[in-house]
Amino acid sequence: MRPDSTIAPAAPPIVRFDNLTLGYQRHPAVHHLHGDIAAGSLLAVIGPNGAGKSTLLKGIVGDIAPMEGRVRLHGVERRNIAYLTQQSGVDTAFPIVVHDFVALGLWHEFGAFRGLNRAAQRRIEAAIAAVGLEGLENRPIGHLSGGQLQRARFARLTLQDSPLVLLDEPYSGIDASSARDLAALIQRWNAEGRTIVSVLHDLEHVRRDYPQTLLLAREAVAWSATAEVLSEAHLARARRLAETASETASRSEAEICRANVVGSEHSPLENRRNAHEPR
Ligand SMILES: Nc1ncnc2c1ncn2[C@@H]1O[C@H](COP(=O)(O)OP(=O)(O)OP(=O)(O)O)[C@@H](O)[C@H]1O
Repeated sequence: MRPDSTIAPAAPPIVRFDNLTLGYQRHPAVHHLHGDIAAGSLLAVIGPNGAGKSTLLKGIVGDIAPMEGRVRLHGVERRNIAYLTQQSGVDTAFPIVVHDFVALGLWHEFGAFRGLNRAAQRRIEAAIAAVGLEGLENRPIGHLSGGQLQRARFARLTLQDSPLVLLDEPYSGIDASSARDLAALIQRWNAEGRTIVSVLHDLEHVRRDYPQTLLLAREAVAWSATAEVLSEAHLARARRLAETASETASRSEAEICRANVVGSEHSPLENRRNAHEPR
């Protein structure tokens, strides 16, 4: 037997982070990230609040540009990535019913369909049925429960038919039965060969469903098999890094406030204005 015949070939990357730094107004939120997300993998992204998890997803879809380094995509175009943002960002006041909301998942095919033909209609109906929302097609999205809305958003993602699915806290604020059904749908997508990247907080769920985990605390604390990543040592290090980052942030905010106060006390402009104020 040839020695290399026993080694399974590594799956090619669908996303590669190349010294990636992402942030806002020149403040980095994710630092110098290197690594590959293998095609077909099921990856959890975990970390304390403010660790940069959502920022990383925004960087992958190109909502924010890298401050340094880059994100390389292989076998998927940026505009075709299926991306579920946090549910809190959904405008439920927008006047649209479930059917049309889900149909938006076909937006990239609308040109080819020139409107919704019968095949498209069947796909929409199947996607609505797959998330258990039959009968609610004509209900405005503002009249759905949190779990129903999340089901509708998953149906829309299904129609996108993307090889890469990014989910930002997919179970946040939904009932247990919706969470179970949507977790099963994610497993099905992965079994179909899609790559799934989910930002999650529930470590039990991560242990149960996600073979690979990236633990972020602005930098990558650990990124490998879930059991290895979720060691007490790694989690403690992530907590320490998050605390240091938030202390640094509050110190620099305090310094800005102090500089403003001191600046206003000694500002020549202020002194001039005071000198001309009527007494
Ligand atoms: N639009 C923004 N403008 C400025 N700073 C931002 C913006 N969005 C996020 N940040 C900051 O970037 C850092 C990372 O935020 P991010 O939302 O990526 O963290 P997270 O790990 O997803 O947190 P959580 O678990 O609380 O959702 C935080 O310090 C946050 O305050």
